Amino acid sequence: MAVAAAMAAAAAAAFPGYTPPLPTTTFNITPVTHLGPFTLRLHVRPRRAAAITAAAAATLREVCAGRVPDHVLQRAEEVGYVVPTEVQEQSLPLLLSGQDCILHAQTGSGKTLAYLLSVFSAIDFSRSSVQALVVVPTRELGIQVTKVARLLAAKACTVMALLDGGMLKRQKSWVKAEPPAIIVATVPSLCQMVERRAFTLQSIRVLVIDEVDFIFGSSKQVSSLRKILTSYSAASSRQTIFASASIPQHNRFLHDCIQHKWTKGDVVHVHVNPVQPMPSHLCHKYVICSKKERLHVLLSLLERDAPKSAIIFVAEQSERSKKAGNPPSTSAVVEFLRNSYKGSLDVLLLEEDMNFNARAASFSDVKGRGFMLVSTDIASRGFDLPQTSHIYNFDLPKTATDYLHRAGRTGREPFSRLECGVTTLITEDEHFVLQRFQNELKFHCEELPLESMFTLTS
Ligand SMILES: Nc1ncnc2c1ncn2[C@@H]1O[C@H](COP(=O)(O)OP(=O)(O)OP(=O)(O)O)[C@@H](O)[C@H]1O
Repeated sequence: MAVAAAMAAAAAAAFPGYTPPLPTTTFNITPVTHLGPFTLRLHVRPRRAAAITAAAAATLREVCAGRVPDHVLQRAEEVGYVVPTEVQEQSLPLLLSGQDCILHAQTGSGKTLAYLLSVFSAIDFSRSSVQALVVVPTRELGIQVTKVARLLAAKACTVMALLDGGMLKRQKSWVKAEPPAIIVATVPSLCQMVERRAFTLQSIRVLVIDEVDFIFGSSKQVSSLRKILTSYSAASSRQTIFASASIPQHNRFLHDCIQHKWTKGDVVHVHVNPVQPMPSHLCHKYVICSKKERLHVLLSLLERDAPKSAIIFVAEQSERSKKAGNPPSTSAVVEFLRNSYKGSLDVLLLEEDMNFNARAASFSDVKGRGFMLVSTDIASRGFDLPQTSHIYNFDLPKTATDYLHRAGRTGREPFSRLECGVTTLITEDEHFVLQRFQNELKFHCEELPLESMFTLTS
């Protein structure tokens, strides 16, 4: 052992950059067969630690060589995608071989690029037909995925976004005149188009369902999703990819995929970091205060944190409150901040009831400059605004999964370990719920005493 270590040290000194192989462990196994017992010798070499793998890792170009067209890889490099993230490194060899996959990895880990590279490897750029379909739960995520797909395609093929009911009439004639190779769509828009026979899904080679647990969890969308998976096209004739940071009961889901023929029988579950669902560089805090104190505590937090950009999550308005004619809580928070917050960030609003144009405008406003976005949970899935340094849960999320996705809107620069903050405002009665989330998601949340808030504002 000492001799091997000395030889490795000598080799490292003689050849800078040389990394000696990790030591091999040998196990002797003695199975008993009908021929009698014999000894099997197993040599096991451990994987290097993640940091070392990343440093010595192949580039994205090397991982995709021969599978993804060169012009797409060239664009990826120009955009800044040079080294694969962990989920890309693990999933791309499978995805690019055409394997059906469930991509299950932390928020901000780079699942979008992984499945888009698979899409670009499968489509025939010279054919004029719909060949790939990416289904998303919200328009905002759709806008974002379309943007990345168009950046990579760089006019070599058409990418169409079907996200808004109001646009569908015009888009129907565009699809017929010149079928796009890739369509990014929300479930209702896609079903409307297919039911109006604007196009069929028979020719698709790749079907991606992003945020799959969210779409399956929506009673309004689930039956349409089942049709997309089984009636409009067949699993045997396409590659099917599901992606999410949270797939509750994933073994059951894997079983359902095969049983219901949503995928082929050899679908693979790529689960990165299974023991740690929450990204480790997020710093979680909470403040216990009454509902009346909440706005002032929020203001105080914004003054002490001075975020680069922030998202403030507010609960969706209940049907009862809507019927009573009350304004939504999001509006009250926006109004308060516009009157009281003295910092430099723009205060913006995003919620379900806004029309498509207002939502799209609000979404594009936040791109590229400092913002403070007040939103319901529609901003919690897939939203990628890497400059977001802080998340505030003005209202406690309903479930641990919602907490995970809200928190995951920060800390979205894959190779940065910069600490980002997630702060939750709770009443005394809600404390046990937050503790349950911590147990389920395995993270630690530190209390900020209320007194420290008021010392700062007074
Ligand atoms: N190889 C890469 N190199 C550099 N940046 C990358 C790479 N892959 C992805 N990114 C960036 O990482 C960020 C997060 O990626 P992405 O939106 O795909 O995450 P995700 O896994 O889909 O997260 P979520 O589950 O929250 O939707 C994006 O800003 C993206 O541009």
